[in-house]
Amino acid sequence: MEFRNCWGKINLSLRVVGRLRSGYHELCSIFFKIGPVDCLTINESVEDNVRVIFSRTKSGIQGRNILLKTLDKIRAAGIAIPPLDMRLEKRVPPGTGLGSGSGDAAALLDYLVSAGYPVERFAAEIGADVPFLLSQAPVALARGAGEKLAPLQAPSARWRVAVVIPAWRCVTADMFVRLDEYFHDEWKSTGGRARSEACQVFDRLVRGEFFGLLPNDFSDLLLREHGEYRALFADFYRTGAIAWGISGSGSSAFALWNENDFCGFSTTLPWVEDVLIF
Ligand SMILES: C[C@](O)(CO)[C@H](O)COP(=O)(O)OP(=O)(O)OC[C@H]1O[C@@H](n2ccc(N)nc2=O)[C@H](O)[C@@H]1O
Ligand SMILES: Nc1ncnc2c1ncn2[C@@H]1O[C@H](COP(=O)(O)OP(=O)(O)OP(=O)(O)O)[C@@H](O)[C@H]1O
Repeated sequence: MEFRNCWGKINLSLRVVGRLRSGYHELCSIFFKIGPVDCLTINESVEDNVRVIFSRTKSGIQGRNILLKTLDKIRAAGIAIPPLDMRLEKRVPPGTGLGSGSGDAAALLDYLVSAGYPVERFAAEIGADVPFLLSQAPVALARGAGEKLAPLQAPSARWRVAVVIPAWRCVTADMFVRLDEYFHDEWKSTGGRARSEACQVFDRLVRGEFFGLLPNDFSDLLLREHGEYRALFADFYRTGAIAWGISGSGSSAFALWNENDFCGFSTTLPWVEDVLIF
């Protein structure tokens, strides 16, 4: 029996700067690992199977589990992986912009690599966040579709993070379609501007300076639709957070506190489904 921790991510900045030939959007983002969020147990077996247990929220997985899709892809390339029985204990639901499925796929790839299968190259095909979640980097500047990574140096005990999971979910592909309709391919930032903005954001956070609302091109859409986030952001401000924002294409929101100023975070907002502290 093998155990793997599965990591999630938040985006400390997220700009869409163009379109790639693949149809994917070209991103400039700071990915920051959170977790471990899920736990994967793997046994060799007679047939593939995944049992999913959501430990904190009432959620479900739509369609085929990303773990099975990962095995399909690798086997289709001619690598003979034996049948696996997998148990997945999930704290983070899908559709929350936290790389929930990507972190599980990264944990499976990590197991397969340690078992001697050369499968790292499949990471980017499985999901835009998988290369980062498979990497050792705790923080990275991500470009391309999210797979071009430049690790950033972060003082490990600098921040405490609260991730707030609302009652609503966002489907990443749908959110990109809505972003296209909103921006009409006239993106707010060029690659160069987004990169220098991301570096400035990161430098200020590393110095522990106040920033407030972090850049994310999906924020306008989500804040228009769910004014509820504003009350949460006011709670973050009141409790001394230095920065907050939306993660990925939503739906979760998060905040960062300097370690020494953090006295815990909880909220009574009725639409909040869960709060995770890291
Ligand atoms: C938006 C982010 O949360 C930022 O961290 C992630 O890049 C999303 O990563 P992910 O959920 O792993 O995304 P994938 O599963 O690869 O893609 C889901 C869908 O989102 C869209 N997608 C995703 C990433 C990207 N750079 N451009 C896109 O247009 C595509 O329509 C794709 O079919
Ligand atoms: N093991 C898994 N964990 C989570 N989602 C999974 C899993 N397997 C399949 N899925 C499906 O993948 C999709 C993940 O949704 P989505 O891409 O919006 O993820 P997310 O958690 O919001 O992360 P991201 O930040 O990568 O966008 C959902 O449709 C979900 O049902």
